[in-house]
Parts: sequence; C-alpha cells; structure tokens
Amino acid sequence: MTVQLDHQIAVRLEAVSKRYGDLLALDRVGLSVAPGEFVCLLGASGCGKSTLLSLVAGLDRPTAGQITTTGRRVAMMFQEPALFPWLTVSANVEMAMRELPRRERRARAEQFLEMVHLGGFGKKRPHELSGGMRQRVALARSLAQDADVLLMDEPFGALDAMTRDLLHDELERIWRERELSVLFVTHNVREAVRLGDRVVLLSSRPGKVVEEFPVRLARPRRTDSAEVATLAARITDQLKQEVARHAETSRPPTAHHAQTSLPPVAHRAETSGQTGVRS
Ligand SMILES: Nc1ncnc2c1ncn2[C@@H]1O[C@H](COP(=O)(O)OP(=O)(O)OP(=O)(O)O)[C@@H](O)[C@H]1O
Repeated sequence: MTVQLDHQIAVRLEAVSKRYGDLLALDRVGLSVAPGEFVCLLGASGCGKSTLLSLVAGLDRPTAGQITTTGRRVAMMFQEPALFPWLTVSANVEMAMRELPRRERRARAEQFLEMVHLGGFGKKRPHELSGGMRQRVALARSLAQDADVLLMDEPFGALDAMTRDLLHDELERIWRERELSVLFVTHNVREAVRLGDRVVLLSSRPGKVVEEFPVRLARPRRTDSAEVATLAARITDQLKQEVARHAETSRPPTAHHAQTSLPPVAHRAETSGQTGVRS
C-alpha cells in the first residue's frame, strides 16, 4: 500500500481492497474527495463503510491499492464522542493540541468551543452535557487537530432528529468557513442528501462503489423538504435493490429455500430491519 501526497485532491482511493482473513470487505474501491467537497457514503450494514474510513485515517492498512491524501491532517469523528469523562470539556479539546504551550492551548480550545456554540462550557465535565453537546465537543476536538479532511462515521446517528438538524446546520457552516473536505458515513439517506455535494453508494460484501449521485440542490437544505425527499427516495430505491441483490447472492443454495414459499428476499430484508435503510 502507498500513501502519497497530492494537493489537487483531498482524498483519493484507487483500487483499494481490504481482506479480513477469508472475508473480502472492500473490493477495488475507487473514490475521490476534492478539496472543500462534502461526500456522503451510504450502503447497507456491513458493506465496509467504517473499514473504508479507517483505511483513509491510517488506522488500518489496505490489502491492495493506493490511498492518496493532501498534506494537512486528517481527523476522524465517530458515533460515540469518546471524551475523557474525568477531564473538563476544555481539557478534552486541548488534548488535540498537546504540542502547543498550555496557555495557547486553553485559548484556542475556547475558540473552537465557541465555533460549535459551546462558549462558556469549557469547565463542565462531559456528563453534565447533553448527547448533542458532547458531539459538539467531539467536533471541536476534531477541528482543534488543524485537520482539513474530516472523516465522520455516523457522527449524529445516536441523536434525536431535532438535535441532528441543528448539528447539520452547524457542521455545514463550519465546513464552509474552514473549507474542509468531508467524507461522511451515514445510514440515513435524507441526511446524506441534506449534507452532501455527492452521495456515493457502496454495494454489500464486498464493498464496491456502485453509483454516485451528485446533489445539485441549493444550500442550506432542509431534511424535510420535497426536493431532498425526492432524491432520497431515488437513492433509497437503488440501495434497496443493492441489499436485495446481496441477499440473493449470499443466500445458501439449499433445496429447502427452493421448496418453501418464503416472501421475496428484498421484502424480508426490508421488513426485518436488516438493511439499516432510512430515507
Ligand atoms: N477488524 C475486523 N476483523 C474482521 N472482520 C472485520 C473487521 N472489521 C470489519 N470486519 C468485517 O468487515 C465487513 C465490513 O465491516 P464495516 O464495519 O466496515 O461495515 P459498515 O458498512 O461500516 O457496517 P455498519 O453500517 O453496520 O457500521 C463486515 O463483514 C465486518 O464484520
């Protein structure tokens, strides 16, 4: 595997594969994110979205292929904010700037907390904050790493719809102000259309890019707008087809399956909640 520097792009994956023992999780994935672009990654559960992010973050190595990134830092944000509970909010953000002198670290942490609308909360402990506020702290900590590429793995998946909407607005503002390049994994199709310049659909095991949807809707968008809903419905249809295709090809070819009158695989996948598809 090679990680190269290239200032024309933020992230580029070329024929990237990842194998875990016998399981081929990603198969020759090609994907790029331009500087300042917001790309959302969608796919059924287990198709390799988190694997892809961890490869770009350098937390794991691909089995084959090449990953190219720009020279500045890459930060990663997860569904769980992963804050140190015994540290103050400010100290959690300061952890990302350990190379700076203490006084400067503290002043910059306060600036980043103001950026995510948490000015004045620096002395609190994580347990004194709501889930949405804790994710804001995690976002401030990511920004404090001076990253220009932000990898986000379902960062708002555990939040209620109202809090998620607010954080969409804040993330969009910060993305623009700081000219970030974002690769954002979600199961929520409307969230992908609300935020993305482009939505990339991955197939299931092995994960492979099957389709890309440019989102040419004016910003700021509303998750509940008719335009977002229309495109989300189109993407959801494609995603369901992908899930159904995977269920067909991965079903064991036993005589039992041929003889019983089970409902179509696509229908079963949909109603059992296995797809993780939300439009
Ligand atoms: N460290 C690992 N060792 C072995 N198998 C792994 C490992 N990490 C992931 N896998 C497998 O690779 C496949 C892809 O997993 P991954 O977590 O990347 O999918 P995902 O699309 O992010 O799933 P979800 O949407 O449910 O979070 C899965 O089958 C998973 O079990």
